[in-house]
Amino acid sequence: MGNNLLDVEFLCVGLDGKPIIRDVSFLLKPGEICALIGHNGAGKSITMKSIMGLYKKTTGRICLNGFDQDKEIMKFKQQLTYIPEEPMVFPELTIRQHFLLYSTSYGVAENDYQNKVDYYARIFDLKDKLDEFPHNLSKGMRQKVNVISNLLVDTPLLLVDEPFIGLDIHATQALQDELFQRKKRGLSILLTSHLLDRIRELCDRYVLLVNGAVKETGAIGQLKSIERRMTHE
Ligand SMILES: Nc1ncnc2c1ncn2[C@@H]1O[C@H](COP(=O)(O)OP(=O)(O)OP(=O)(O)O)[C@@H](O)[C@H]1O
Repeated sequence: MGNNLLDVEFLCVGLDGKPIIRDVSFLLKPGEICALIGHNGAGKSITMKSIMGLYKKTTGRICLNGFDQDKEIMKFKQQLTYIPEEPMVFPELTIRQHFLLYSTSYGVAENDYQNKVDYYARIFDLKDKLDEFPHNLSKGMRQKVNVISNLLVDTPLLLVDEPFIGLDIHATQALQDELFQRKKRGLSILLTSHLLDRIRELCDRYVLLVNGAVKETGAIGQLKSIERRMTHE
């Protein structure tokens, strides 16, 4: 795998008997932020979910930090966390219990845990909600619970599907700052977004998907040509 963190090779995924993801290959280096971009239905979320193991590959290979998804699934899974597009919360757990669940699952150190919860609850303005249950929160607040749960753990790869949808301006900026901080710590991020201005600010590289296949990859400096392509595809 050389010095790549993530190596997706010839990924194919079919759903309902139809090919959805077709021979998708791309690489991600440590400390890189890469955007998966493309039109609605291009296959961004399904690609992300198959890296996460939520959709089964038809063929292909996914290696993360040296672990093959097909051979060492437990070690593979410990290398990544995932912020889905729609908030995924447990109705019977308080917000604080969500944070504890994620932190214990990924082995966050005891003395880091409380400091991190205090810090993220403050910057995402959830301090007063820690002992509430999800049904008492707005959708944006539930999204913040997902965001914080994943930021608490420093996995080598963070997958983020449309992270800024539903977050207010303050939370959007806070998340962007935190993603930058992760990058500085050498951690990698794969994100999807339609917000090209955010992508321009955040990302090092892009992978453009069209109809489930990689149309092109490149440095984010080529965004002008991406914008032209995306409006003409
Ligand atoms: N559960 C499913 N069963 C069958 N087909 C699906 C399923 N989920 C998604 N698809 C199809 O897979 C294709 C890719 O969907 P995907 O959600 O990956 O798109 P996307 O690029 O993330 O789009 P968007 O920008 O709208 O979020 C679409 O044609 C969609 O209709």
